[in-house]
Amino acid sequence: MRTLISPSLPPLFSLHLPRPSLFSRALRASRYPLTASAFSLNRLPTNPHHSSASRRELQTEAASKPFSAPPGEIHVVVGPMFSGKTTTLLRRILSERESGKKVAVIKSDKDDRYCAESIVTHDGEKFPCWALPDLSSFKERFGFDAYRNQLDVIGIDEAQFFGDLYEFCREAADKEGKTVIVAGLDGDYLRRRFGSVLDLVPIADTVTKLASRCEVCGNRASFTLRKTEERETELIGGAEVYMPVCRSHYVSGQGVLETARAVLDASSQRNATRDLEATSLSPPF
Ligand SMILES: Nc1ncnc2c1ncn2[C@@H]1O[C@H](COP(=O)(O)OP(=O)(O)O)[C@@H](O)[C@H]1O
Ligand SMILES: Cc1cn([C@H]2C[C@H](O)[C@@H](COP(=O)(O)O)O2)c(=O)[nH]c1=O
Ligand SMILES: [Zn+2]
Repeated sequence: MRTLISPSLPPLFSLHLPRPSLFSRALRASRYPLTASAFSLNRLPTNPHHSSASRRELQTEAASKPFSAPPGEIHVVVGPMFSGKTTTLLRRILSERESGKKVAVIKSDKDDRYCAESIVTHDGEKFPCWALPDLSSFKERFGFDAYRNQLDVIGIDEAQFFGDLYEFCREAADKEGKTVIVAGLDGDYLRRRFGSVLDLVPIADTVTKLASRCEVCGNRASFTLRKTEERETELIGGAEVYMPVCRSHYVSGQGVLETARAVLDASSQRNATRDLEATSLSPPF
């Protein structure tokens, strides 16, 4: 296969370093785009073929180009429930704020377990946040101007509940120069990918998977077991519904729970059939 962008390989044992390709030189030049303050007429290369009028034209054109924001960052923190995702998000947000950055935290309004206006860890630590149905409404709620000019770092908790997570994070980091710190479940109670958290991996700068302690044996827990009969993917709850477990207790626990759910399903099916039969047999008065 022919590679289109890297410099061609130097001959074997050659001491010559490969010259950077035209592509990589162009890329390097565009990494730190010109801004008004960095740009001045004196820095324009003097081309003897340009008259002073055409140099002025060039200057005006370059100065009127839209500024590109500096590149942002995306950091993703995943893991099962009770693994410290919210705690980690909170620590990073506080440390960014201490270093002078302007921060804001968003969580899904679906999760109203503890407090609507704060993210709250399972240990009770709190930080004020925006509880929103989707991420696309954030800029308007925060104020377009304030978002553009005053905000450096955005924390997103319970990221699995946001359908527009990928688009929001990509735009914020690639185009708007924001640092986005995302905390969420990578997998649901059946260990299936949850929402679009995993879609962020290819566009993330760092990805951290945390672990909790297995509630049964105390070993490292990477999965979340649902203790109740419900089967829907989204089911808000805490320790009364979920527990962190290691692999072997996930497998054995899930087996038992699936059997219990099947038994419950069969019995409710039997009850429903009996009720239906009783209704159709009973006289219509
Ligand atoms: N089974 C559990 N039930 C309740 N709290 C737990 C349990 N296991 C751990 N915790 C506590 O939860 C803390 C992590 O909370 P948090 O950061 O909110 O986790 P996450 O956001 O990953 O769910 C741990 O430091 C621990 O003290
Ligand atoms: C496993 C699993 C979890 N949820 C819900 C339960 C909680 O409300 C949140 C996770 O909160 P945490 O900060 O990670 O503790 O997600 C769900 O809806 N479906 C699931 O399968
Ligand atoms: Zn275990």
